[in-house]
Amino acid sequence: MPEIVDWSAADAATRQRLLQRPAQQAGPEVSAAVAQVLAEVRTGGEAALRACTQRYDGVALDEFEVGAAEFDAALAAVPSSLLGALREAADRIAAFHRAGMTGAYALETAAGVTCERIVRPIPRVGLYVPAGSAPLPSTMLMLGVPAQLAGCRERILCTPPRPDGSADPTVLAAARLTGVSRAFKLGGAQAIAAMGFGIGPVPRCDKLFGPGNAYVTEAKRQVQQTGAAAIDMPAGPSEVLVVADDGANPAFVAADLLSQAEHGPDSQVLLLSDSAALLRAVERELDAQLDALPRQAVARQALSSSRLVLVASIGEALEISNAYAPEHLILALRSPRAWLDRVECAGSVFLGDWTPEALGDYCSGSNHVLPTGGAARACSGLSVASFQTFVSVQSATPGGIAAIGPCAITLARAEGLDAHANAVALRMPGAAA
Ligand SMILES: NC(=O)c1ccc[n+]([C@@H]2O[C@H](COP(=O)([O-])OP(=O)(O)OC[C@H]3O[C@@H](n4cnc5c(N)ncnc54)[C@H](O)[C@@H]3O)[C@@H](O)[C@H]2O)c1
Ligand SMILES: N[C@H](CO)Cc1c[nH]c[nH+]1
Ligand SMILES: [Zn+2]
Repeated sequence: MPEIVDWSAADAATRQRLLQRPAQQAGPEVSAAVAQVLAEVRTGGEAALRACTQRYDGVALDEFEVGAAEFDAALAAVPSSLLGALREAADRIAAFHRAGMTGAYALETAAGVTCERIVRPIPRVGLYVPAGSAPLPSTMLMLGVPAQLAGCRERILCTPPRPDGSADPTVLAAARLTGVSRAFKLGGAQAIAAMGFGIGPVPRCDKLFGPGNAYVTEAKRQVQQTGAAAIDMPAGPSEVLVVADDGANPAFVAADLLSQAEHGPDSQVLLLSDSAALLRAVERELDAQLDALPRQAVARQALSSSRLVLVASIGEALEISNAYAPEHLILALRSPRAWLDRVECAGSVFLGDWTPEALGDYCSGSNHVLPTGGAARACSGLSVASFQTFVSVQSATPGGIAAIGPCAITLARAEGLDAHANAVALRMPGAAA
């Protein structure tokens, strides 16, 4: 159980330690293990994918691709109430993401000179849906819906196989719902390598998307470094930071902390409050609620590296939160919207007592694939734009180049780039080359 720590009594080193993420501390061993998997798969091809799947997932697979029969069986196996919930969530996710689609625009920047932005879908995208400790069909929706709205031509799915060699049926149902092109039963770093480099039956993808454990996240980083594929963001083990005041409901706060703790032993949950009484009440609630959780062993492990912190004020809590840059930020405050302006860095914000993070995880409409590990300082969660490129287009008439050519020629000469100046001057009768 996390201890209550008084921020004002902590020295600088302790404060730094309080905000460290367990997943980051595991870095060097994970990096080395991932580098080994990527090298093995790049040289060994499909046979190496087989060996890694046997080693890390304990499954001997001949065929990685999910065939039509497995898709059909999956759809038949998923209860209609669950299919209905997937559809309902997908519709709301689509509505929110469609509203945020940024369009093309054009502007005449000088008489006879037009600049435009056109939008293009990324042709082939690789979508990773985690299934190590629990399959996450909701993640399939969070990836598949915006990829479909963006119009990506090929949408490739990788998800770890189950012990019997099949893929999770609900993940496949969500894949069907979002029009995934091809699906492969591959997990971990080997899946990322397969999509990034194009290994065996898996086509090489232009950009890789999706959350995952520390191995998946590190594999995405390493594949990106080779230049083989772009990635969405570091979306590793889940994090939630709750800022709660004295009026917050301790049972609600504890439930929110546990909902992220149950994701994995390396999840991180933080609670900041200016009320010692609230912190003590949440501690008691955590104890009471944990016993009823099927995944309590995982949650207990996550809680062991988590923190309950007493702060001097809610303002101080928000400063700490901005420094930490959480994936999820819950403001369990009496006037949560009034504090929103103070939020600088967070993947997704949940306002007030009636907005648990679990709603955003599944079906409020926002995306749950969000930056972790402090990446929210500079990265955003997934949107349709993540699956698109924005191409600038310009056109000038003879009058247009006559109007702005002198500016280009002056700047080109200042840079000592005479060929640039010539390319403009040649088109401008009367201008000295
Ligand atoms: N940030 C986000 O947006 C977001 C969203 C959803 C889930 N998540 C996180 O995704 C993670 C999912 O993790 P998971 O483990 O359940 O599923 P996963 O699919 O990410 O990882 C499972 C794979 O990890 C590989 N693996 C396991 N142990 C290994 C080892 N010792 N060496 C090499 N490879 C190994 C295996 O190949 C396995 O297939 C959780 O941490 C969850 O919090 C994050
Ligand atoms: N909380 C996770 C994002 O960090 C997303 C998720 C999927 N299923 C349940 N939760
Ligand atoms: Zn969750």
